[in-house]
Amino acid sequence: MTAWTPESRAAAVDAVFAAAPVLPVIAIDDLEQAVPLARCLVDAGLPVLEVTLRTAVAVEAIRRMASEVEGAIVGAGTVLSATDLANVAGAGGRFAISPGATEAIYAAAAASPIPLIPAIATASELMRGMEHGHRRFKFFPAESSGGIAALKSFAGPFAGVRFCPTGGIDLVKAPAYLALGNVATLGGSWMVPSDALRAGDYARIGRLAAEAAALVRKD
Ligand SMILES: O=C(O)C(=O)C[C@H](O)[C@H](O)COP(=O)(O)O
Repeated sequence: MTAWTPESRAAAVDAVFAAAPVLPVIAIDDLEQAVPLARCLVDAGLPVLEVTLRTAVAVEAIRRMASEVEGAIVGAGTVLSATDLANVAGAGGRFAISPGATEAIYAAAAASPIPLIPAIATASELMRGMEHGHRRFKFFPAESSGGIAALKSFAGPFAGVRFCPTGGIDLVKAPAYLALGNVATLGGSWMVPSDALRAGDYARIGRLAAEAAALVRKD
């Protein structure tokens, strides 16, 4: 593959972010639920899926969702290392999201065929990411790192940077985030409650996902 430029990487991430106003953050324990859960979310209008690498079956869940669920744009969350990033790409994941960023993960991202969306919480972390050629970031943990006010402050010095805020956001808080010009999409786990997933209650998950899919962002 050709090397990423800031523009090509931002364009690759924007293509993912443009597909939905909200990315469900998924933690899946039962591999058999991977495909029905992904179908439920896609059918409800949330095609971009962030499967966190927090469970033993996560990489295999990504593989199944990516190959079996039409319309799903499957990626990974909780990507902590170069190995994680390689595993996600190998499983057919289309993007990877890390909850922070290190020199090692930036180096791995430069050589990865899929775009990494690193997380930042401060201006200095953001500047370091920009030095590595990134223009799209997760803002994590959003609510406890200054939330809306912090993102408004970033808009002045960091014009051209866009964010996926995640962490502590729910259906009530989401519209104020999506109204910001530098917010491209946002992440949250609220539409896949762990008790609903354990019970296989896809009707409830589908209702929560449809509410989230109806959120509107500013373009
Ligand atoms: O695992 C990761 O990579 C993370 O960065 C954490 C997740 O993004 C948050 O756990 C989702 O936040 P909530 O919507 O507050 O549950």
